[in-house]
Amino acid sequence: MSADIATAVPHASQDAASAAKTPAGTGTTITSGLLPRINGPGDLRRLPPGRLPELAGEIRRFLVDKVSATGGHLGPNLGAVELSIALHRVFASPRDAIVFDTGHQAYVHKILTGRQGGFDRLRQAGGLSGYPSRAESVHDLVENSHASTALSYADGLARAFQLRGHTDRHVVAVIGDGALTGGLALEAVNNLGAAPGRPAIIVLNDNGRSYAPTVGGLASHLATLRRPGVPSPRPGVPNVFESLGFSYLGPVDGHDIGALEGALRQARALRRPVVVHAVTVKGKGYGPAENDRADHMHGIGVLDPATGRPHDVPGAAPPSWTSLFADEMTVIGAEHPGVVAITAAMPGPTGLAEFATRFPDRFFDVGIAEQHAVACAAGLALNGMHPIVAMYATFCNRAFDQALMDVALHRLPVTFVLDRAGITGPDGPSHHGMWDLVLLGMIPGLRIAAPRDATRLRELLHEAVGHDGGPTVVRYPKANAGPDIAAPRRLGGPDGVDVLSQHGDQALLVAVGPLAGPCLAAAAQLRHHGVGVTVVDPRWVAPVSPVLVELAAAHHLVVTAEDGLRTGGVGTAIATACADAGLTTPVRTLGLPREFIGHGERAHLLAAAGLDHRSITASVLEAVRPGVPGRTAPSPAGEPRPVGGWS
Ligand SMILES: Cc1ncc(C[n+]2csc(CCOP(=O)(O)OP(=O)(O)O)c2C)c(N)n1
Ligand SMILES: CC(=O)[C@@H](O)[C@H](O)COP(=O)(O)O
Ligand SMILES: [Mg+2]
Repeated sequence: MSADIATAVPHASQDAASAAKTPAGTGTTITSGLLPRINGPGDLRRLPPGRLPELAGEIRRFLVDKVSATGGHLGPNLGAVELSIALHRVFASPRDAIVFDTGHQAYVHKILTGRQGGFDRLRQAGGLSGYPSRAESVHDLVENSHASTALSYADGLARAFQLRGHTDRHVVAVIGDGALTGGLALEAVNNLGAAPGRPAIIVLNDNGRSYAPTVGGLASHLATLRRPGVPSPRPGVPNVFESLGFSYLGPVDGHDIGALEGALRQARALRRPVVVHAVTVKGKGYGPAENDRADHMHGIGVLDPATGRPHDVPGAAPPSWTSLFADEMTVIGAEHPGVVAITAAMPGPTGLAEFATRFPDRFFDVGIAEQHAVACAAGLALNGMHPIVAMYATFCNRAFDQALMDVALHRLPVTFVLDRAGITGPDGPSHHGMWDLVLLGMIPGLRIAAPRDATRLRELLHEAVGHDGGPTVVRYPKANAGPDIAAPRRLGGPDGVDVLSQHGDQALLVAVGPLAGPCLAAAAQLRHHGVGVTVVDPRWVAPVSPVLVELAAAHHLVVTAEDGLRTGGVGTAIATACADAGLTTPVRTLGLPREFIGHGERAHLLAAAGLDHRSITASVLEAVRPGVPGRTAPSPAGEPRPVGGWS
């Protein structure tokens, strides 16, 4: 195993020998060709240039073979093959710092830094992360997969190199054209360009797309620059990068290793802020990806590499929450002419593509710019529209201040639809949407709904769109919606609390969203233990419904279950409301730990957090009869008491 890692970037605790450690896996080793000889960047640098196209071909075959078997970001990595090879031939990672923006395009970087064996368990629990991971390698720096941060890291890394006198070490940030539309990236550009004495190298991986073609004035400008031999929009007129203090090298063919190496060596020698504009093709070299009109196979599930299509699975899959939202948005669009829809460069993944087709004048893609999306929504709402901002829950984190101070402070009717809320699974810690219930739950005047099934999703979307007294949120996970769960009763009026089952007063089980299913299953198990519980679904989980406090008063215990942080979310709010009402009913909150949860299967991660029905049963039993799990005993109150007027 070659270990040419001279001086690890300070954070690494590993030695070089473990630098290329790959998680234990059943990785099949590559036994022929050049790839088996590449165990680190040093091996790559010893390859004769004439063999590099051959290596690139092997890497492409490796990517298609492995990622089609596990799922992952195939298109972005096929587009970054030559770029990654050139980067590791010109710069000496980890002595030089190479940062990947978003990190979804870092598979080739991992292949070249000794982790080929981990790809059989890519994005699986205990397996290789789909993003850079400092636990995997000293070559990995940034694990956060939220876009548009790499240039800020580069600025910080460069300042630290300067302060520590490491003027012979380089900082290279690889950023996509999509990520460059993020406000944070532009804040960093403003700083990097103003520091001629603090060189950082921006490698712009420009394939013209995020998922869909990248939008905005910057995208148009880049399209002009991409034309061969056109380094500026008009002869003699500096391009945006030169105007902001950078040297500009490009456009460079992002699939010509020699040209890339030449430009990177030139950039390295300049010793000043410089942008290397590499023009690439997302999905390069694999027909099904290059020809994928939707998103060039940006992210794929398991598929047949020969056809690029998913394997035939008998029977129709139940609808995903995303597809249910997509369908209802076309209904809402037709019924509510004041409704407009906003996406941050993810029309397809958030389910807005059909709405965009049907109502093109009322659909806005603002680029990977969630903060702008929300503040723009505030502007739209100020002027009489009802915006629906659809994004992944985790990406809403960065727009918190806009939700708080631009939307809620003005009590504006903006609806946030948060997909991937709760545990997502294979994308790991920076993608689990586990923060929204706490973050948004603290916003005055903002209402949060969590549908338990398709019918409630449709109901709650319409209720949200019909609410014009302030912001609303509808949140659901990365999953297929289960079968409808009927409610025998609804307490507290049309937007009240659904009573799903009622078999006693020993515990009130409050289910948030799709956890209604596991909670009902737990209630059935608890009845076998002689424990009678009531299961309710608040539907609107924030602010706390007074009906929940009344129900709590009629039970010996309250247990809440949410696919979000266990503390500070819905359960905590219910406990506070009960205490404020002078109740002494104990409240036990079930939810996710205040930790960064790794990648894995959603169901497994939920179970590990105690949110599957078995764990919920055990939690209730433990709370009802501490220390004696599972024993059947009469209810402490004898027969279930008839409770306040609704038994
Ligand atoms: C803040 C944030 N918003 C949205 C996403 C989802 N996302 C992941 S990759 C991607 C597109 C990135 O486009 P680009 O930077 O051009 O990279 P490419 O995939 O084209 O190589 C998006 C929108 C994200 N990771 N972070
Ligand atoms: C890198 C990124 O942020 C997205 O591509 C994300 O991985 C998509 O997640 P889903 O696969 O859940 O749509
Ligand atoms: Mg792109």
